[in-house]
Formats: sequence, C-alpha cells, structure tokens
Amino acid sequence: MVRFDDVWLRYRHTTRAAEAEALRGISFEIEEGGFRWLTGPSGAGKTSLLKLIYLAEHPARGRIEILGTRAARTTRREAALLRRRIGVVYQDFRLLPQLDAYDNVALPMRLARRSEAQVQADVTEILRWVGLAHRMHARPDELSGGEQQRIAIARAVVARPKLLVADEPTGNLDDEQAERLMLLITALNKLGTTVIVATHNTQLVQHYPFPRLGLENGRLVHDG
Ligand SMILES: Nc1ncnc2c1ncn2[C@@H]1O[C@H](COP(=O)(O)OP(=O)(O)OP(=O)(O)O)[C@@H](O)[C@H]1O
Repeated sequence: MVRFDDVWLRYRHTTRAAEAEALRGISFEIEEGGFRWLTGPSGAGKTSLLKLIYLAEHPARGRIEILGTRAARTTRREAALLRRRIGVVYQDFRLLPQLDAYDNVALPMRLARRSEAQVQADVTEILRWVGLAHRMHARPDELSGGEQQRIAIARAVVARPKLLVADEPTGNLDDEQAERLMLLITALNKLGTTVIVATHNTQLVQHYPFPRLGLENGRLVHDG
C-alpha cells in the first residue's frame, strides 16, 4: 500500500525559485495489490513522485506511507530493508557496468540471501521470459538500449517485490516487447504485487485500462 497526504517536493540547489517545487500538495492512495498508471507531460513530476516512493527523495511537507511504514520515520537500516521490498525500473536503467546481465539480475536475490540454486532457477527463468537468456553473460555496454531495459525490468521483478515502481519501462521497447512486459507486470500484479508505472505510452494505457494518476506541473489533476 502507498499513501501520500498533501506531499510537496522541493529540489534544493535550484537557481530559479519558480522551478523549485516539483510536486505540490499531492494526495492519493494505492491499495495493496493495486495498479496505477502515472501519466503527464515531460517535466510534470512523474519521476519525482516515484523517487519519493522508493525513498530516493524526501518531501518538504506532507506524509508518505509505503508498505505500512511512515517514510519519514525510518532509520537508515529500516529504509534499506524497505527498499529491498520495492522493485524499481529506473528511467536510465542503472545497471552495474562491471557485472554481466545474469549478475545484475541476480543482485536483489543475493541481497535477500536466497540460495544460489534458487538464484539460478529464478534468474534463468526471468531472463528467458524477457528473451535474453542467450545474452546472460553480456555486460550492459555490450547490450542495446532495449536489451538493457529488459535486463533492468528482469532485475526489478526477479525477487517478486511487494511493490513495483517502473519509470517509463517501455521507452526503448518495440510494441511486441511492450506487450510482453505488460503480461509480466500484470501477472505479478495478480500475485499481489502493488504496481505503479509511469509512461508516455498512451496506446498501452488504453489497452490496459487500470486507474490512472495524472500529473501536470507538479499537481495531481487526475485520480481514477
Ligand atoms: N534533481 C533535480 N534538481 C532540480 N530540479 C529537478 C531535479 N529533478 C527534476 N527536477 C525538476 O522537477 C520537475 C519534475 O521533473 P520530473 O523528472 O519529475 O518530471 P517527469 O514528469 O518525470 O518528466 P519526464 O517525462 O521528462 O521524465 C522538472 O521541472 C525538473 O526540471
């Protein structure tokens, strides 16, 4: 479950005051096992809102609750443990360049101290699902943008997180791969993972009519 109550986000170090407020008075709730699209024009605040959810930013004002935990009240260790229950697909992937595809995807499972046998079974299965089993020993710089995105998606879902946060996860995928990704995400959602996906892909939003949070200029202008 994710709940925002009157949340404001202000970036520090901004030179122009008018640009300082990235989110203004945001309130919404996503029920456990829910799915939300997050839409809005470029610069509306989608990535900023997702960063608050995965605890990479802190609000200037307001209250945020993630998976039953008050974000502001967590110690560093609690925040780290909470983050492990959240799968994140970053807009810029953030794969570790020195690790191959297999080890990048295995990372969350190893952090969760799963057995190597389990790691091998699950990583191989998810790599097969995203169509990259044959590239498991390639490093990120040897993969195309779409392939890196699919590895980033595999890493986000492999440990079956309670919450999946995906920032423009189909940005580098063709239509067929985007559909396949949606099959994967909706399957995970049916198993109980709460999902929020930021996207510009209107076709996908129309095809999968889940409720939508719409942002404009830092304000929530649509919820439903
Ligand atoms: N680290 C930062 N420091 C200062 N301002 C920032 C920072 N990150 C984002 N912003 C500003 O906050 C606003 C919201 O940005 P954000 O990245 O959340 O938008 P977005 O909706 O995700 O856009 P896009 O669709 O282009 O990814 C923008 O005006 C942006 O310039």
